[in-house]
Amino acid sequence: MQRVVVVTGANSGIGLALCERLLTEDTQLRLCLACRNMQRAEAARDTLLTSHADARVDLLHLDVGSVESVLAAAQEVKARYSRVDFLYLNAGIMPNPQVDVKAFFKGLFSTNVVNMFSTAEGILTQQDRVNADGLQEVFATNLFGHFLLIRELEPLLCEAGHTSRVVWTSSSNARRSAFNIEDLQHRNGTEPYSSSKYASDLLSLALSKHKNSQGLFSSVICPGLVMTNLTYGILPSFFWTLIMPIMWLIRIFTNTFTLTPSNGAEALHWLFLQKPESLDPRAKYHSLTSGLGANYTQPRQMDIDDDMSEVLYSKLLELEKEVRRKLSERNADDKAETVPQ
Ligand SMILES: NC(=O)C1=CN([C@@H]2O[C@H](COP(=O)(O)OP(=O)(O)OC[C@H]3O[C@@H](n4cnc5c(N)ncnc54)[C@H](OP(=O)(O)O)[C@@H]3O)[C@@H](O)[C@H]2O)C=CC1
Ligand SMILES: CC(C)=CCC[C@@H](C)[C@H]1CC[C@H]2C3=C(CC[C@]12C)[C@@]1(C)CCC(=O)C[C@@H]1CC3
Repeated sequence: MQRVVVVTGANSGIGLALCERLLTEDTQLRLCLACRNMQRAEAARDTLLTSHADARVDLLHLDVGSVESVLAAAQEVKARYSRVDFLYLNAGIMPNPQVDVKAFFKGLFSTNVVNMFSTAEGILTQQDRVNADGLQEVFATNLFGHFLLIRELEPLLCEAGHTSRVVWTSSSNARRSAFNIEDLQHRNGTEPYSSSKYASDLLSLALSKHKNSQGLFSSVICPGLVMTNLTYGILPSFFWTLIMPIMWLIRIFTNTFTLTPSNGAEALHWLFLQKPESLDPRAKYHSLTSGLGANYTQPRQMDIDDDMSEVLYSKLLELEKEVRRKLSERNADDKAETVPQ
């Protein structure tokens, strides 16, 4: 049977590499690249069609950081497909990243060095901003837009007699201490990325609890450290060129330096092949690469608790209501303005 797979942020990095791998796995796939930039989306489709000439690759305009765009994209998905088998929630941003050089060198000579290189704990901050919907941009893009997309696609994801999957691209940078349930959007902190990724871990567990009975299964992955536009944006390009040999050297000692997008997509691909009932909703599935370059997937228990995950879920439902109310008020105002007096 032809499976329908939707991938957000599919035009570059891990998302594009996943598409490539999925098309190699299943030639019958109906793959939908959900991207905010249609020019880049078309370039990605051309790349995919070069190696898979007969593949069915659709494009969908989706800016996951805009409520209006998510609602319009979901309508389009419902018009095009009768169900969605896999929804990969992969789009993500890390705006204005800053590496704390002093903390980095301190960490380099401490016992925490391995943890620092695999999670960036204590050395990475970002500067966030408020978007046009009045939401914090990182929260809106990495978490809330995806939540809204799931909510809108529930009729296609929760079909009787059929299982569907959502898969979140989380991160080893997801940390409980960066997340505050009283400040979901991370308005008052300097680690919005870490907070949004931790929130996706919590949300995935809540989705599993609430939706498994309706055939929807949610999982979380960590791609490791991958060289993509997102990582290249963290340091000046000459610095990356300079340290690249060191990165490949470090890879011999740590399996989390997956480095290439294709390696990073390992766990996303692996999940595609698993029976959903066999998966652990409390585990994060890590893409890992051995020193000799062999890829594998390993589940690791997440540092999450049920109560917090439930509270987050109900807060997101509340926020969804508020956002929808604001949007319909805005639309009503716009209509009133265009009616001739
Ligand atoms: N690289 C790494 O080491 C790690 C990455 N991750 C996660 O992996 C995911 C993929 O990132 P990666 O491949 O590394 O980086 P890329 O920057 O290459 O990919 C990010 C993708 O998300 C898209 N995107 C960003 N904002 C939006 C938006 N508002 N609406 C729709 N699409 C959007 C980008 O589109 P556009 O081209 O238009 O910007 C791009 O296609 C992210 O969620 C990231 O947090 C997690 C852990 C480690
Ligand atoms: C010598 C050398 C390798 C220096 C690089 C230091 C840092 C720039 C990296 C150390 C750990 C890295 C890391 C990420 C970005 C780059 C580092 C901070 C991520 C935060 C990228 C995005 C993620 O989601 C997780 C990564 C964890 C590790």
